[in-house]
Amino acid sequence: MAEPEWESLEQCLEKHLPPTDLREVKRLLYGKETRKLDLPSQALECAAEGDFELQGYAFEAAEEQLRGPRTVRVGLVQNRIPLPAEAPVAKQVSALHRRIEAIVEVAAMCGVNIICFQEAWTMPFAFCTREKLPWTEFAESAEDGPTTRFCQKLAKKHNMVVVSPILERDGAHGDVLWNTAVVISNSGAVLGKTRKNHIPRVGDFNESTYYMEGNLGHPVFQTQFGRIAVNICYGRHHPLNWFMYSVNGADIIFNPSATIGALRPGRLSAVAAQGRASVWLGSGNPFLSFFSHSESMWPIEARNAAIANHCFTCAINRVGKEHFPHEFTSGDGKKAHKDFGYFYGSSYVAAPDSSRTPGLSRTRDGLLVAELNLNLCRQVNDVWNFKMTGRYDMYARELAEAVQPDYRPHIVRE
Ligand SMILES: NC(=O)NCCC(=O)O
Repeated sequence: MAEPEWESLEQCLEKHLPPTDLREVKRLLYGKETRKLDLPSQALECAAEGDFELQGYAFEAAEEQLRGPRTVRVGLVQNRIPLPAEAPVAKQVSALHRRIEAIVEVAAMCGVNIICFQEAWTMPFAFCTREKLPWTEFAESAEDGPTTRFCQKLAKKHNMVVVSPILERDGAHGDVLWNTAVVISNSGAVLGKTRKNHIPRVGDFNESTYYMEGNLGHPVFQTQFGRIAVNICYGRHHPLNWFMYSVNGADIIFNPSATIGALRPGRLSAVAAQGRASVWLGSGNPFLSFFSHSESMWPIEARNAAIANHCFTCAINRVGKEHFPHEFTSGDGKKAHKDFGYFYGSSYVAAPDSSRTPGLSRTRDGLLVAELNLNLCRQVNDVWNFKMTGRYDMYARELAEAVQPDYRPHIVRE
């Protein structure tokens, strides 16, 4: 498996494929080519100075007679933690605020209307440790915590909708924690919040130690720039989760994430196990190597969701390796360790017509700007008709039966 220094799939293809092959490969991997945006030189300079990647693409739609184009620019931010996880909590939060503030400045120069940060963006992804302190101290009120107030200022200053995924402490309900995304309107008002519906129980993602599955359903937020929803990280493996946001009318579904290439770093052996597959070197559980490749799922899931639901999806992942003060185990028979990751970045935007942008780097902080013409959603819907041909009443009826304790699967036998 590639280590962090392998920059990106796109760079590899560009480097090794002759132009005609490259065109065909891109056609299949990325769909119809997205136009490169001409971003302001000041923005490109600031990004270079700030040491983050800046890329921009546009998705176009056919002209309509009765509706003008519904154009919106979204910004996806991926970043590493600027201070080590051992640093004092307040210093880490403040360093992240400063980092994001600089990136949002550039997003504003690029005309971004809606920006979304990565999952739990104000902290290291410390849930792997299963320790409570100091990590739970990163939790804040979604309504008026310091990060929400910070984002409100950004939103107002830049006339930008801000999607801010944080660790929430819910003071109104017994101080419990949630994995939450706060949606702040471009007016600066808190429009609402949504919570992660699916909590992973895989690899080092020990999030169930900290919070429960979200209880707010599938809200869609009407913003000045379009209807948006937030499907947080692990929810991307659940097609019905995407689907429910689409049922509620989302034009754009953000997927702020934190995921790593293998769910525990290791080295693949070329040795085949009884000619069937490779195994991990060492004494670890060989089965993990069969099932733990988040990175090969990454380009497919959000893209498929955009196609299946006639909407845009924005997949965002953090970058870098995170080290923690105390060792933790991965429950795989291997030695305890202090590191988590690496997080492979590769944030991208996918469209209902199966096209997608190239991904940001696997290793660097970055801002991806995408211009979407939301008219594309209905145009593709009218051609492919998934909403019309979906048998929702039949699924609803059958699912309602299938979740009953006395259900017997409908298997026809001889
Ligand atoms: N943050 C999170 O839910 N990660 C789980 C692993 C994955 O979904 O790739």
